[in-house]
Amino acid sequence: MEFQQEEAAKDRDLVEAVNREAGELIRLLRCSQAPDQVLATATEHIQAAMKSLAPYLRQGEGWSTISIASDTPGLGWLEDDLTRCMPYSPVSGTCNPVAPPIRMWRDGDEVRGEVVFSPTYAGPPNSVHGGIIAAVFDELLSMANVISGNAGFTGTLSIRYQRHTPLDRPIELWAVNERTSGRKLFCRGEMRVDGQVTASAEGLFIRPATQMDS
Ligand SMILES: CCCCC/C=C\C/C=C\C/C=C\C/C=C\CCCC(=O)SCCNC(=O)CCNC(=O)[C@H](O)C(C)(C)COP(=O)(O)OP(=O)(O)OC[C@H]1O[C@@H](n2cnc3c(N)ncnc32)[C@H](O)[C@@H]1OP(=O)(O)O
Repeated sequence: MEFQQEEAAKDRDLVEAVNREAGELIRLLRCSQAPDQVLATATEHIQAAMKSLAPYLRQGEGWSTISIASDTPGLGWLEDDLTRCMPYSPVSGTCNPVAPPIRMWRDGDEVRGEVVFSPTYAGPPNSVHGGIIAAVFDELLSMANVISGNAGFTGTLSIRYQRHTPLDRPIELWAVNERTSGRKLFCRGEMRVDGQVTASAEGLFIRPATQMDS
């Protein structure tokens, strides 16, 4: 059993490592202005990597769309690493190369975290795209629900963009589930840079009716 867990952790390390490299590849493609010959060679390398991965596409219902960890070995969620809850998420998944490098952890009843956005996620000059900010709040507030023992679909998410959220600097993340009323989960969150709030969010999440019935 212990051996199996070690193997699963080793596999996960490899999967996370290749996804980090792919994220870095995306950043380089986004940020570099390479000459034609370099682009042509890079395309060949990428095609070779695609060819070696293609035979290993996961089979089975749901695998192409799943983002939530269920019984995947070694992929449970941990209080000091809430991203384990959704390893394939496009927002926080360490097994999804489009996700920015977010860390989220439990601090009592609250979620705290940190992220540095590369220019891959740029919107206004030197700033994070507003839609990306909304996506991160969606995930962050969802995690506040998860640690409170609930999970729900995003019903309404409202963002107040107070100042530009900069690229390439540590952004502090914070969220809390403030109250629950029947199936409704009310959450709040903030992004801060050097202690100053750049954006805040309020979300209303709805627990699935079936979950209430069970
Ligand atoms: C993705 C996970 C979802 C959770 C699944 C559960 C467990 C999974 C375990 C772990 C998950 C961990 C983490 C998840 C992390 C991140 C995921 C990010 C979250 C998302 O990215 S998620 C995608 C975007 N999201 C949607 O894709 C929702 C589409 N939508 C629907 O699926 C339905 O629309 C639904 C279910 C929302 C409601 O449908 P329904 O039939 O159950 O609700 P119903 O009509 O009975 O209303 C009951 C009361 O809620 C009020 N109400 C209804 N809808 C409202 C709304 N939108 N805003 C404000 N209030 C609303 C009514 O006004 C009424 O209020 P009242 O009782 O006071 O009259």
